[in-house]
Amino acid sequence: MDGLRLHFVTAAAIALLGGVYLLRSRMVSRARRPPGPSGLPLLGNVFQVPGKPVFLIGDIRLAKEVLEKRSNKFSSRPIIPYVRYHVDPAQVYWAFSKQNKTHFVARKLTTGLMAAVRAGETEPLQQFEALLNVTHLLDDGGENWFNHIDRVSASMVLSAAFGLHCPTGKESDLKEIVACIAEGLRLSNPTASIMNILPFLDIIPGPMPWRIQARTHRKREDALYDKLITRAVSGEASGMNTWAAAFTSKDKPEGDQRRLMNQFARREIDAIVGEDRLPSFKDRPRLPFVEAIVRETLRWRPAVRLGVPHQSTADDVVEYKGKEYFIPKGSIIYAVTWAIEHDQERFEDHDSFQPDRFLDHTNNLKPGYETSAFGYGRRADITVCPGIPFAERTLWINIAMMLWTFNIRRSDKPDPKTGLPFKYDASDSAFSGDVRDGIAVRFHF
Ligand code: HEM
Repeated sequence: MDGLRLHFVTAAAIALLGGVYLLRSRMVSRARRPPGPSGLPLLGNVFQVPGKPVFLIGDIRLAKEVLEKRSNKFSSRPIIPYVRYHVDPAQVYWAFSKQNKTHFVARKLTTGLMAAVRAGETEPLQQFEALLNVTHLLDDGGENWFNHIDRVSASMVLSAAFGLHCPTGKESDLKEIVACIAEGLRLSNPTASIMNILPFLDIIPGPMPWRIQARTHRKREDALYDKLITRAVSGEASGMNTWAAAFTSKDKPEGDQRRLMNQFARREIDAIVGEDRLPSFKDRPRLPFVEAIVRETLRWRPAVRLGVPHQSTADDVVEYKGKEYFIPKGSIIYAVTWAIEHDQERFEDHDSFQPDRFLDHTNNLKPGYETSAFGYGRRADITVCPGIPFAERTLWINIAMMLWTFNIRRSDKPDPKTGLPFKYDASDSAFSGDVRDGIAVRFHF
């Protein structure tokens, strides 16, 4: 009974302390509140980012003005206390850290890698992986397409970075990496821990649950990366060149397996690539429709929908539609990719997948392409997403290879959920890996 009472007393004390803390942070933030929705009663905007004004940008011009032209003031990252002090005290998650020494070194290393990517050194490896992907899709009739796409994207990055090729998707290292990334992302979410809301609780000593959770994750992640780096450095794992050799000896899929997604892409690939060979990066400049599909994919369902938060390091005033807005130092700024890429003033029928919106009347790419899919600005003086050269090559070769091989269309089997013919599904469930008993898109040969 005494124990129970003690729990109540502790809980009440924590609640009281918490109340005082929240009230304090609301009073501090009210002095310079930016325009925006009012907060929740009592808690204010505490569940967003305690005490910091948050700006959401949904207009490409404004995003460029603030995050690119003024990137010297708007390129820091907000601190998530639980990540900074528990999950990642050494700041190895440099993409989410401020521009410190680790960030600088990591960016330098990545820039070096990307120079090799730009020079085409990873292309054979990427082409080999894309070919393996279509053979997996062919093998099971596309039944597990979500897993195959997952595999190919992970294996491409891991082969290039650590020489860790994952041909089946069932490799234990791959599973461990995916699980670690998922756990890292879960713990990096601002709502993942009470530490982000009531950081004063950290004065409680001992093995508190948030400490145990963070330490367990750190140990697991450190062990994993030690192993990957040791393998890569020892040469135990095969590097890019081995995959280049493997690719050149790989059999081609049979010509009659080759079908194409739609009239435009088929005609284009037919004319340029033909039936006797696979598409390769050399074809890229002559396949504008495939390029348009890459662009429309990045626009229609951007991978990072909300964008990655930036933090300002100085006060500034921004003008938008004739009004001036004060952005105090320390503000959190999101350029919301989804809103920007679905801006109805820029994209007619914005939720339809229409690659030809990027083509002119002669079916060539329109000039002046801009995307927010990779974020904005510069960190350590380099374009913020350093992975762009690798990412856009990965997308291109996979799309080209799948278009060359398959005829992608709506299934003529009934939808297992409704028993009716498949309908175009614009919702995200069409892309969910959780759909088990039937998939909305099937491949036909
Ligand atoms: C389609 C694939 C990809 C998409 C959509 C994407 C998107 C993004 C976005 C939106 C950001 C945040 C930009 C900002 O702060 O405004 C970012 C940053 C970053 N990306 Fe990518 N990315 C992709 C692929 C890659 C790849 C393959 C790499 C591997 C090298 C990579 C490495 C990074 C890193 C390290 C950062 C943080 C850089 C920093 O904060 O200094 N990305 N990416």
